[in-house]
Amino acid sequence: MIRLEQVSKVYKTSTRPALENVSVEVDKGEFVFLIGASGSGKSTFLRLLLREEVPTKGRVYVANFDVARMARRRVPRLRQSIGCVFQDFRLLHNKTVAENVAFALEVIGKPRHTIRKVVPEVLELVGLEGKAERMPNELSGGEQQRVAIARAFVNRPLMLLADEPTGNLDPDTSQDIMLLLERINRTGTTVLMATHDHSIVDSMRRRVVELDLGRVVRDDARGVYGVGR
Ligand SMILES: Nc1ncnc2c1ncn2[C@@H]1O[C@H](COP(=O)(O)OP(=O)(O)OP(=O)(O)O)[C@@H](O)[C@H]1O
Repeated sequence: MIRLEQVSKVYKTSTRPALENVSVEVDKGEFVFLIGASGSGKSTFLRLLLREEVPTKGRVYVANFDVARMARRRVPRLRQSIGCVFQDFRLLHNKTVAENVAFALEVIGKPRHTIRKVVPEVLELVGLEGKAERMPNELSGGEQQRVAIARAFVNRPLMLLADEPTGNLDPDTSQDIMLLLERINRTGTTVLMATHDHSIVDSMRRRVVELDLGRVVRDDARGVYGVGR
């Protein structure tokens, strides 16, 4: 599903590599935590998968896409197969919950009858039935993140990339969001989550890939956050 082969990334304005000789493979349906200190390269890793950046060296494969080399006109197709969730939710504040989710389908040209059918379904999946007509600022942080997850998942992407999705949430709400991501993972969706949240990584015992100064220093099948420190 995801394969990085000896990937290095050096930003133009930087002297040290953001990623250095990184090789990682993630199979379909896996749940993987990407951890590491601030500046270790986690966001760069995610941006390479989305072709928001291209590697300085090495190859990046996502699904059947040769991401670094594919033609620019095919990039929207790649991005349709990847759902994204962020720490700061990134909802459209002038649209209702249902409109936020629907918008993700409108921009890729889904017919209106499909949108009318699937939006309530996905809102139910994330536990937001009854909140469809609310505005984002009328929701708690956890509920806003559920909307963001619904929006990321409504098109049934092959994978979900989550960059610190619990970073703005309290521990209980974070646990609820993790249960939701697990549920989405159980549908066969690959989940890759960058996080600093020790307690979540420790409680879930999933695969952990750790970056340090751009290098992979650990890849444990059922890891915890702080092993060996
Ligand atoms: N657009 C950019 N231009 C130049 N340098 C960058 C750019 N983006 C990131 N970097 C540098 O690359 C390195 C890795 O950054 P990256 O954002 O990938 O780390 P991170 O692990 O996601 O950090 P954080 O947890 O703080 O988000 C850092 O040294 C950072 O300063």
